Amino acid sequence: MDSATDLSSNSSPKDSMPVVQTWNLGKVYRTGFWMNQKIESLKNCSLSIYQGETFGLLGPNGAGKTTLLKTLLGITRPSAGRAVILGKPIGDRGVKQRIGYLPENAYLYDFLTAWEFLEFIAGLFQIPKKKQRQRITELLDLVGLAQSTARKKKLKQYSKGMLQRVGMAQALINDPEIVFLDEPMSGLDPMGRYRMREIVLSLKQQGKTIFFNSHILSDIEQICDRIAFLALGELICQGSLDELLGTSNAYQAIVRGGNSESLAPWMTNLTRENNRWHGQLKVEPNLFVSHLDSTEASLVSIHLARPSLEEFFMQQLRERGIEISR
Ligand SMILES: Nc1ncnc2c1ncn2[C@@H]1O[C@H](COP(=O)(O)OP(=O)(O)OP(=O)(O)O)[C@@H](O)[C@H]1O
Repeated sequence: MDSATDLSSNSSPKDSMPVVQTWNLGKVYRTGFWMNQKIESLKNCSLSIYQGETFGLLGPNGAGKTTLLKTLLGITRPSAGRAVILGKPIGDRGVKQRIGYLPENAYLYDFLTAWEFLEFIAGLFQIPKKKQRQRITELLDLVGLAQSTARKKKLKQYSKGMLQRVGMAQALINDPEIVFLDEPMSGLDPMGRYRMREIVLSLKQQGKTIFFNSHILSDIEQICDRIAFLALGELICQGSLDELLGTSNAYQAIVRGGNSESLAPWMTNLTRENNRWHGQLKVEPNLFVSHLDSTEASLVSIHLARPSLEEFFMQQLRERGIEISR
């Protein structure tokens, strides 16, 4: 069993198969002049990604997200454990034809136009010339780039957001079943991030499986079906948002007045801040409100107790004594 808390085991997407599965995957980089320094970038990493889901891998800088992705793609070799993609061991050539990859800071050839670059990539996948035109047109449509711009403008003249869209088009040229995206929103302005989110959602609608690396919690929260947290190379938990954050039937109340004895029958985990009592309701909000008089308190607010992904994430790191460098 892996060290991560796998909260998804009882509720994995029932109708689909894992398309990516890893068992105790590990990676140690050797560095230094004599290659005698070891960096353990990945430890005992076991996870499953199911067909058609958008899976978000979340973690602070240096957590090992890119290492895990590169290991899955066969770009770097694992030092321990094993993994299969689409039923084949990592590195399998046939599988490479069926997956797409958008690297973090992808290098695209400056002196080509987007059209020429996509033709080049299509050629690498041996897509017949006749089909290339249709495929590139479809992809430019999907990522929101005008054909006229794509045919005329050299990539060195593109903005970061436009380059990222060309990068996305190249990742999709072979109509992949699984798309691996390494920090696809990084460095984009709000409009660029919005566009990228829309593209990912349209891929999801086409039934593609998406593996998404990010340290931007709001992107993950909006897009992903399931999430895994990686910190210092270890998967510390994985599951759906509901499984990780809890389904929202617990309520947190804030009241003014009253005292710990009068509130105790109704609220638990009572704390006092700024002359107000904070606590979790033991009963339905309606029942509490209708008995408020008996507590001698007045109501300030009631809200769902579910933490945000950010609060959850920070708590997970604190519990493990992991500090995030700013
Ligand atoms: N080729 C390499 N040689 C040596 N160390 C490496 C190599 N690649 C990554 N590392 C180290 O492995 C650790 C994990 O790096 P990785 O890039 O996988 O993290 P990350 O979560 O993707 O970070 P970021 O969010 O900053 O991209 C870091 O300590 C990094 O310095």
